[in-house]
Amino acid sequence: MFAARQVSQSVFGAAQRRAFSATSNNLSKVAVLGAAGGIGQPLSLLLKLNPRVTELALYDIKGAPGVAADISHINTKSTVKGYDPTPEGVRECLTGAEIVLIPAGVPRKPGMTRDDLFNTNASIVRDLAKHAAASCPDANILIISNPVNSTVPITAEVFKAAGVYDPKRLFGVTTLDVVRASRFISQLKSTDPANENITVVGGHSGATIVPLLSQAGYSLEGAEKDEYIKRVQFGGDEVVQAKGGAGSATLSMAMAGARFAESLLKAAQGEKGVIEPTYVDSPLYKDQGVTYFASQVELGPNGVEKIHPVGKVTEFEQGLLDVCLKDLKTNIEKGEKWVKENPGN
Ligand SMILES: NC(=O)c1ccc[n+]([C@@H]2O[C@H](COP(=O)([O-])OP(=O)(O)OC[C@H]3O[C@@H](n4cnc5c(N)ncnc54)[C@H](O)[C@@H]3O)[C@@H](O)[C@H]2O)c1
Ligand SMILES: O=C(O)C[C@H](O)C(=O)O
Repeated sequence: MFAARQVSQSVFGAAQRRAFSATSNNLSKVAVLGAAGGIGQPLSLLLKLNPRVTELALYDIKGAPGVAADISHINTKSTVKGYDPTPEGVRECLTGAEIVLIPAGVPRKPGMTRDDLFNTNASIVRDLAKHAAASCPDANILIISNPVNSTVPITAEVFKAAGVYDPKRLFGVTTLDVVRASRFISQLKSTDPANENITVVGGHSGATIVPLLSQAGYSLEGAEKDEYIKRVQFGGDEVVQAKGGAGSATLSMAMAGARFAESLLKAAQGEKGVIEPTYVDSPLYKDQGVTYFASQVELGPNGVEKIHPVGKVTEFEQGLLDVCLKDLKTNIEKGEKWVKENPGN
């Protein structure tokens, strides 16, 4: 059998473990809301293997105590607890959390867009955001539930209404787009994907996902370029189709979510120069009415440290960005309008 120490040693390298032991006094409670789902379970597993996490708190409307009991047998130091689906349960789960990951909600089926999930997921995210605003207003909130372009503004409005909004602490998780863009170029160029880090900006759906290949020194042409862009923008659909109605990306998303949480923990524990692309309250295109935008973001002890500008792009990439901004504005306004009209209880 593969011992947990071996797993954590292979997932987390020697340098990382050394860095961690230098900061091992840090206590980091990480909460997962939607922990019994397709993403929630492998994400919780990866967080249990992360030596930076000291307490793992799992919540779901069903099954969280079972997932917690299972994961808690893994021989890493962190404690794990699954909470009952009650107001007290979610409150206890969130109290003291430094990071809250939210993959709660329904996934797509073939033929659906992420926006088709809005009617169901908007209220799930709104209600969980209310709990977070009340129980852990200073936590970093990581939104995975789709449509991310709209669920992040919904969360922001809930925190604003509660008087606890800190734009530095709210993140739409777009890491999977970067993971895909990097993997797909490595397949075309026969390079090691571990050495690829393609910047992806914009948002997290179709045309709002804009990979900036030129910034990595790549220039694709013709059909190869079109196919690459389409694959990055519609990589999620590839998985939805392949799963044939059984959901969307879960395992790759768990890896991406765990990577983003790890980056935040590293930054919180004093590591400098930690940069991840993420969808945040951003000044970059506010003059065009686009108030949230994903670009490279430097993370620090207080969440967002510095939002990097998009940088130099080709004329072709600028064309993609123009389409992205138009769609994003619509997605953001939809979320903000809905939550104003549906403030919940
Ligand atoms: N950001 C991204 O890159 C990305 C990638 C993949 C999937 N997603 C999105 O993540 C979401 C979850 O996907 P999944 O495959 O894990 O779905 P899933 O149906 O397998 O799991 C969702 C879980 O959320 C739980 N849940 C529902 N309502 C809840 C509530 N009010 N409180 C707590 N838990 C609740 C369900 O019980 C379930 O266990 C979907 O919206 C999907 O579109 C986002
Ligand atoms: O495609 C989806 O619906 C899930 C997710 O957003 C993804 O990019 O895989």
